[in-house]
Amino acid sequence: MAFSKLSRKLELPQTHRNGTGPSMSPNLTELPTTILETFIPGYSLISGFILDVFGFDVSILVSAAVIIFATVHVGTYIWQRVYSWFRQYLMSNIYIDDGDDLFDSILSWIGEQQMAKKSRSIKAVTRYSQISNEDEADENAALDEHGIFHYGKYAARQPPRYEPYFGVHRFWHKGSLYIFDRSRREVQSNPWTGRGSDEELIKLSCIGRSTNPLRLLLSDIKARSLQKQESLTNIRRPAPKDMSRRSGAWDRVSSRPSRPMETVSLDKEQKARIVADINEYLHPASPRWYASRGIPWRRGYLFHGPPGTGKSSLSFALAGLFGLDIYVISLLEPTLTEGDLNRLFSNLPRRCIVLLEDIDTAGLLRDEKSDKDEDTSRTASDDDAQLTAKDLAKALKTASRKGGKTDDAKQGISLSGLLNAIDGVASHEGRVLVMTTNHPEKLDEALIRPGRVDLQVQFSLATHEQMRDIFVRMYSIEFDGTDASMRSLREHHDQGQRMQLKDHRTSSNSDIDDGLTDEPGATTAHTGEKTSSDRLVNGVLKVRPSNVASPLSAIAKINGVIKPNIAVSKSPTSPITPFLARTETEQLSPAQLRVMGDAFAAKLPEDTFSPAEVQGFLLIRKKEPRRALEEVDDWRTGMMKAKEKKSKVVAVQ
Ligand SMILES: Nc1ncnc2c1ncn2[C@@H]1O[C@H](COP(=O)(O)OP(=O)(O)OP(=O)(O)O)[C@@H](O)[C@H]1O
Repeated sequence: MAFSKLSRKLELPQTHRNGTGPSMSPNLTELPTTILETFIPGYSLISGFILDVFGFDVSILVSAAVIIFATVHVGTYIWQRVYSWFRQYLMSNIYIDDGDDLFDSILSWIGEQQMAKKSRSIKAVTRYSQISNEDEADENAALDEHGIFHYGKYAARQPPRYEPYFGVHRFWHKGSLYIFDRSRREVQSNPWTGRGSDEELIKLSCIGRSTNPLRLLLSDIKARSLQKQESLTNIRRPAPKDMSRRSGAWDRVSSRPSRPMETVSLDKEQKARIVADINEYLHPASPRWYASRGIPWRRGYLFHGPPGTGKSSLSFALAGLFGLDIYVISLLEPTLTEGDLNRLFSNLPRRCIVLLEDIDTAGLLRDEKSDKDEDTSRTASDDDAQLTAKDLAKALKTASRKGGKTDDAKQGISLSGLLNAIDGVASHEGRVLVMTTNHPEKLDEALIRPGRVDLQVQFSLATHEQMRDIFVRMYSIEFDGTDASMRSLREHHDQGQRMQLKDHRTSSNSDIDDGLTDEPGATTAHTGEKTSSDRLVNGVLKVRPSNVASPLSAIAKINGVIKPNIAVSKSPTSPITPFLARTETEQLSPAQLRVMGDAFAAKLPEDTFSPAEVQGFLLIRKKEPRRALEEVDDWRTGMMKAKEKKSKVVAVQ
């Protein structure tokens, strides 16, 4: 044995078996007593005692254990040194932090790989408030004996989502080995709030001194993620400042199925005009065209009209059509400073839609300084931007409400601050700015002068054609539950969950209604005849569809042809049973729906109700077109009375 030979050559002293003195060891499996003593104090006494009492020599066992222990430790140390050297000099890394969209895409992609499926250490994520796997749960299993839908039960059936846990995971992709390392680090706490927060980081590594394989992998992941998102519109809002991230960052707060343009009921020609205008602006050749003529490459739109006429809906539909993300800023956000606003505008991507909603209610005041500022300096204002006396008083009031923090005194957006953000030198080129308002007459003319607002689009109360369209779309079963965009949303639920789990200070302002949530489905494209009432006056686009004839007589043809299909609740004895009967949408052909839609529209006066009001009426009867047709007269009378009295509460719904 090699150890024995070595031992003899070295003439190591014999283990002290009986505690009387050193002697030569017959082989190396027995380490000298002095060495064992350093590992196990009092070893000679213990081993002597065991030998005397049990007649058993433990030196061989103890020596073997010590040798194994030492070998493992030395081996581990050498391996770590070699591996760290290898990683440092022979591997390439790419880091992705959790503020980047790629972070979610990678997690989602990795979660689908064999490595994550086989891994014995994965993270399970579940939130009942998320839509996530709703479709995988059996709808009927969540109904109780009275037919009441119990969301708790329903959500409990949804499987959790799994993703790789913190630590190192290895996987193969297209023949190459990659290392995925997910870690978390605590970031410095905010000096004002005293709160710290965690940030996550992904490190992707590959063997070799070039990052090319990693870049290719990330391109693959990004392409796949974009493909999934094709029919989704990302909505972003300013990232919370107290997350120790610099102000001016944007967070993706949700991804929603893109709203098809057909579902926004406006005159086709006018819609086409807006679409063509944005399309021309977004064209890759446009930046050069603008630059060569010295015109800033920016485009602004003002959507104005009464509430609920489709201003936000059109903005979202345009974002979906052009595959743009939508960046929503609320100027009413109390902690938003002019410096933040500038940084937010300068952090926009090359092409996107910025939505400034209800610009008139933002309480912007035209300060004396803004007149001078507007024409002279276009320098990027920062936190020290000048405030008017009124603004300052307002800001101080806010500050005193919040405990008098000095920083708050600088908050609040003045008109000059907003103008600087919109078209100051720091402002980004390439964005589409959409401002919406119910009161265009209240706006300062500086805000809507050409260059800042290039096209004004007026939205009016519902016309007959709009009401007919809304009716047809409401009862069209063509897209019930099979909308491709909904499918895509489900596929993408993982990312949605992650985004919504993020603590978002601005979520309190997420009152934005993109008209997607209550949308029953996409409508069939209708033949949009040219309307006589559309006009473009002084750059103001008047959106007003033409009237439609009302073939009331045609209803007789379809009356009684199709019977509604009622699904009866399981317990006929329950007192609430009659109210719980689930109605299936009547199966009406597109032609029948159109005729009914025309009849419905003919019962309502034009320019009186907003599309949102009409939609609200239909939603209460969302599967009963015949009932809607029967009850619309009463509703109209009730609504007209309420409008006459300027009452906000209506008797008939
Ligand atoms: N022209 C329209 N076509 C289709 N749906 C519409 C239209 N106008 C309004 N709606 C519906 O009414 C609801 C509210 O619409 P939206 O938020 O776009 O109105 P708005 O003009 O932006 O209102 P506000 O001025 O109050 O913000 C949405 O659910 C939307 O689907």
